Amino acid sequence: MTHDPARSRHSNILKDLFPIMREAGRVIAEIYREGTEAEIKDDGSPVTRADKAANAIIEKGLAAIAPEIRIISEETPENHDLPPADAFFIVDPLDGTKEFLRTDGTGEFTVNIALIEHGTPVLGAIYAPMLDQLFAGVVGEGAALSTGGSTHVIEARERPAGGGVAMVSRSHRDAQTDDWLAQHHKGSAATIGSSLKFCLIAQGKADLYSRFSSIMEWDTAAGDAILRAAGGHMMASDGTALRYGKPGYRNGAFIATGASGWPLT
Ligand SMILES: Nc1ncnc2c1ncn2[C@@H]1O[C@H](COP(=O)(O)O)[C@@H](OP(=O)(O)O)[C@H]1O
Ligand SMILES: [Mg+2]
Repeated sequence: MTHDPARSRHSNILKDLFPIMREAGRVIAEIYREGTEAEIKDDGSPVTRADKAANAIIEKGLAAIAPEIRIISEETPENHDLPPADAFFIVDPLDGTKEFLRTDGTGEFTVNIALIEHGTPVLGAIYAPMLDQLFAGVVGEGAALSTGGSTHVIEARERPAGGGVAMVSRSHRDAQTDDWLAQHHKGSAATIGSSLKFCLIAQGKADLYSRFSSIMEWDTAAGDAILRAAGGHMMASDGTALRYGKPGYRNGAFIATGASGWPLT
């Protein structure tokens, strides 16, 4: 691990993630341009050789920078029955596989890595290779976006008059989420695939992402860390903090918001 004394331990770990994320994204982008087929996993979701290639790069990279920290990855199912450790990396090597398989080129898929400590994401990084966007955050220290060769700080915004923008899944929209939004959200809705929904709120471009359908901890952990690092909020549907290391690493419903938090008024 890097030891820059001017940075916190979490910030040093985060910095070490960037080359791993970029290499995984480079390989994903290469396979995206070539085109590939999907296999269907036991849970019914698609997986491609890009998910697997990115997973191999990330697991090797993390083992090199922090061999003592366990890795829980979507694409390493033999680890999904392991009990949660006090600290673990949680990885989705290719989030938004359905968007990856679309041929209309939205590019709405991401590489996701977060570090969980004592049930809470403390740092996270999300890389969208086709959009040239690398988001990163350390909770309590701040969040940033690197794009076009430069890096700038990002911050979640207060909810605007009129309710602002709610983010919804492109591929997994469900009636319960739509009903909840109809009751609680007065503004507009926008659709995007993958963990980019969290990034839009963290950048102050959207205000709410609530989800009641199944979603896994590796889908939310990096976005959770970046969003909270940017001044936003993430909670279970009862208003308590969303905890990580649950059985099977499966999430319940959650509500993510910008700086205004919850309850939505
Ligand atoms: N029935 C289900 N059970 C668990 N997770 C599901 C699911 N349907 C979708 N997901 C999760 O939702 C993610 C996609 O989110 P979105 O719809 O916001 O783009 C998927 O990520 P992957 O593409 O990494 O598999 C997958 O993990
Ligand atoms: Mg995913």
